[in-house]
Amino acid sequence: MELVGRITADRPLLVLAVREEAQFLDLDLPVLLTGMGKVNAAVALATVLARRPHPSHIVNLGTAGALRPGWTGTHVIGTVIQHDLDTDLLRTLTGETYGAALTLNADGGPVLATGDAFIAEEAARERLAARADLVDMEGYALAAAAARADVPIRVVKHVSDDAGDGAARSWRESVSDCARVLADWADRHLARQS
Ligand SMILES: C[C@H]1O[C@@H](n2cnc3c(N)ncnc32)[C@H](O)[C@@H]1O
Repeated sequence: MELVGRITADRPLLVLAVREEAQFLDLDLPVLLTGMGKVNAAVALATVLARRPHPSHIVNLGTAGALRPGWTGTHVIGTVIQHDLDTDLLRTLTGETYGAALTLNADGGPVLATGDAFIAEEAARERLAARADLVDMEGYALAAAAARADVPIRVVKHVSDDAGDGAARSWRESVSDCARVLADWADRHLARQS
């Protein structure tokens, strides 16, 4: 993990998985690079939020696979789920619900499924499409860490691939363009600080 800049109570903290996605950001805001995957994301954000001050809010910018044909562009996520936690089985073992869906936006919005796998196969894409619109590897973990610390979070994902057979190549080839779009989104939506 890498934290660039200083967290202050009056500014958001930008959180991205990897440098490739963050390369064109040029706002004067603190940026946390977590590394890929749920563990890296949760540990990095929880570590930073264990200190004070807390940021005014958190904005997770990143790439995601589209689970539905024709889904492109940038999406502000409404709900996050965890697609690789065996919630039903754990309920039969303990009676507890682990990994319940987290609502990020009361007005709705796309469902993002987070798990520790890069989805690049038709069968997996189709299975996830029954429950979600987009797939990534960090969103739910960040939302859970933010909720635990009582810090609001926005999750913003730009589609880099179709989570199908050529997805890995699409990600590599498109990540730079995605980073530009995410930097533009940040410019337009997050107040520039002097
Ligand atoms: C590979 C990086 O980009 C995101 N990402 C982009 N496309 C996908 C996909 N098809 N499956 C899973 N994660 C994806 C993840 O969040 C990870 O950080």
